[in-house]
Amino acid sequence: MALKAAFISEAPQLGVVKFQSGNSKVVVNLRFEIEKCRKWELCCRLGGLAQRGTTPVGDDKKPTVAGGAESSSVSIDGVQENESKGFLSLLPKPLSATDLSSSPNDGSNVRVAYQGLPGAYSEEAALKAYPNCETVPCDEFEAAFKAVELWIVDKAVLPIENSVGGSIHRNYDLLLRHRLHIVGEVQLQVNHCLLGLPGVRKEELKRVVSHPQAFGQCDKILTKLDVIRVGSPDTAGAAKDVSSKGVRDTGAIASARAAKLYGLDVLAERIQDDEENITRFLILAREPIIAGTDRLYKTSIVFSLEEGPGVLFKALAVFSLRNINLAKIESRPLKQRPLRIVDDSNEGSAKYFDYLFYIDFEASMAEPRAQFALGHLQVSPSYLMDNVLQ
Ligand SMILES: O=C(O)C(=O)C[C@]1(C(=O)O)C=C[C@@H](O)C=C1
Repeated sequence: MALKAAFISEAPQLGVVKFQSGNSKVVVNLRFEIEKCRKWELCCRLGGLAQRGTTPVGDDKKPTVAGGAESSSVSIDGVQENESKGFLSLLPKPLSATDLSSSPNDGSNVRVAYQGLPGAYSEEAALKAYPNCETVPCDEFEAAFKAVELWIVDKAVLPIENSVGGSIHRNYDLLLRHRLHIVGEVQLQVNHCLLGLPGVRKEELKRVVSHPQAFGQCDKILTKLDVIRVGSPDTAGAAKDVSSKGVRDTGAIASARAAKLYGLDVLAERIQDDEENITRFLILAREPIIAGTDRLYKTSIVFSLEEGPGVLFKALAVFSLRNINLAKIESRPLKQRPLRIVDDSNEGSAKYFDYLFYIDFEASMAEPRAQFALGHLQVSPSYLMDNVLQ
């Protein structure tokens, strides 16, 4: 079988309405080697969950207290529970479906890494996903990945695409270099402000510092002001710079929160070209969460294709044949083999890039149609799925 490995993650799907209302969702994901038998691996994971103790529901399946032979007969509700409260409090708490679910909680006791300084939009996204979490700033995206891998933090929240600027390719590439799982996503309305030192007017600005994505999102006002754009690793860092350097003709594009944190004036609000300026962030974790059929899920895969007419069309057909909607398609050059010489003699002028295709589809891996779709993708003779995890 040509398929060697793939990166797969699943997430409860966020409907458009939920995105707009700003709900963040926790998602399920899976990452596994497909080389031998993907279905076996899936069964194993799902079976494992049941064994670890999802709370059975229904009258005939009352949860039991773990930890001892007698305790297994103790019901957690009703008279028996009241009578034996003292005894129960000494026993380990039984696992419940809530304990096992990766649904976003309020984030207490959760440490979340993000790229940038306090006041960055990424920090806002982390707080939207986990309102009471401890946010941990990182100087670059890769540091946030490593912070999760090294158990310094529990999660990372990283931007993956913006409604104006498009995909954040660096994070697509990093997803393959690191063994983290996508466990959720959060969408953030990004309202940019033009900031300056106290008392400065926007017409006095000659330079504006910000993140390149922010420049792309605020092109109109910057062109109108005719200022020099100076790049910065994140918007909050730009605000901090302006504040610490104290140069009156230099402003920053950043959040209103960054203005407060770094003592700057807001010279103009909502300066983005497109009023609906939304950035989608991925929530990454060390462990996947298990896909179910309890709600809508999104699954992410990445693969490469052998070159040939219609191969991508055929690959995508495995989803449309099963009425599975695709939420996002992204392609990235496959860097190990960036050029392909078509002509054996090496004289041919045609050279092709090989690509990795990232696809988000709206189905759960617990659904047979998703399993069949990936099975179909896997056995199709026209595909070469490279070992993208290496
Ligand atoms: O610079 C920040 O504040 C960030 O959080 C980064 C970032 C990005 O990389 O897209 C996030 C949201 C906005 O789209 C602009 C910048």
